[in-house]
Amino acid sequence: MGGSVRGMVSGIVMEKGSKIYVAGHRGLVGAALVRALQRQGYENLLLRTHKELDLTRQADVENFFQTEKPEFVYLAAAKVGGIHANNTYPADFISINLQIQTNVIDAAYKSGVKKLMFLGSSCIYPKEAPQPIQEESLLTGPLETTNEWYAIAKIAGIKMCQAYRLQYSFDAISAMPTNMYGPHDNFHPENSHVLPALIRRFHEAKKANAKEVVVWGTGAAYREFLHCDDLADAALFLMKNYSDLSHVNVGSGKEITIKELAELVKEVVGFEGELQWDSSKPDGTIRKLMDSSKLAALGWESKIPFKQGLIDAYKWYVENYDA
Ligand SMILES: NC(=O)C1=CN([C@@H]2O[C@H](COP(=O)(O)OP(=O)(O)OC[C@H]3O[C@@H](n4cnc5c(N)ncnc54)[C@H](OP(=O)(O)O)[C@@H]3O)[C@@H](O)[C@H]2O)C=CC1
Ligand SMILES: C[C@H]1O[C@H](OP(=O)(O)OP(=O)(O)OC[C@H]2O[C@@H](n3cnc4c(=O)[nH]c(N)nc43)[C@H](O)[C@@H]2O)[C@@H](O)[C@@H](O)C1=O
Repeated sequence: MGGSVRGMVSGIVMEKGSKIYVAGHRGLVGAALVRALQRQGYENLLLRTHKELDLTRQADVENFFQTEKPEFVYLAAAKVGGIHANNTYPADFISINLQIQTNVIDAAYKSGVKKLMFLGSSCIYPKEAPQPIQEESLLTGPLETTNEWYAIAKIAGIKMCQAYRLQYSFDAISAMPTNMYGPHDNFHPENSHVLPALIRRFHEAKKANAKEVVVWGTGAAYREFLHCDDLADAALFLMKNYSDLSHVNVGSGKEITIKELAELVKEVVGFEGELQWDSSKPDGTIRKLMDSSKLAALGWESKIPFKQGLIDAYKWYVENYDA
């Protein structure tokens, strides 16, 4: 690809005083992005709660961008949930995500945003993709059915960034994070992802002196976990150092089975009962380890050790949900 924006580095620099809009700043990733930006001295942050600005409302989004004129955008607002939520609310996952990302990317381009980062997910890749999964595996085979609606929306988001780069030279990049966890996660008993769900279930079982905890599926599926502070660090790194068509995988490179995860959460929480596996619940994709060597070649690697991140996430849960 030729041209400064289509090519590797656009020369657009995020200054300490740049106006930066973090969409979804109260979520797991958005809150981590705000912490990382503030830690690095970026103080001119533009933040709106869902109540203040519903990103599915196109006219409101256009008005917001034209009025506020942010220079940089992190798009971390989305309809997000675990395997059960994805499987139960397919219409919400495809329609809300398509609306949010279409409104934000288009309004950002039209209002003169200098650079935007879209966040996808490792579920964009085919269910049977060769492991570890390279960026090039996108659109090479059928998707995992439990989250194909969300995945289709995320694929459309990547393609929209690419199309706006090609047609309008808009500097939109996409990062594909693996399964994440950390402070400000969603701890809903049914709709959350596995790690916060297990933290809550084991903690409540410990307090109730329960004899067993039910864990979904067979425990045989593998997942790769990344702390949200690592993701935020990578997102700042990419905003400063990457400008190209292809999306970029962001993972830790380490995977564990759900059975191993459940044993580890049990240990960290201090629950002393038994595990009961509910195999009527889906396992989802059996394995989705991402190949993050492209990001490593640019000079970034994850830093937070999994067990330490898990201990910290449990501490955050206790302090914020159990006070
Ligand atoms: N969590 C994970 O494991 C992974 C997440 N990702 C991606 O990272 C990004 C952030 O995810 P995460 O932080 O976990 O999600 P969260 O659910 O924690 O946060 C999402 C945020 O988006 C906001 N939001 C949702 N709908 C709207 C709307 N219509 N208008 C305005 N704001 C809205 C939410 O506000 P409110 O709660 O008030 O609705 C919330 O603050 C998403 O794009 C997600 O797909 C990718 C891979 C894994
Ligand atoms: C990030 C990614 O996250 C989602 O995909 P997922 O990786 O399948 O997400 P999950 O965290 O919900 O499950 C991981 C594994 O864990 C098992 N599992 C056990 N017990 C519980 C449990 O109690 N809750 C949940 N949710 N899962 C459980 C569960 O059966 C599965 O085998 C996408 O929909 C989409 O959002 C996406 O992109």
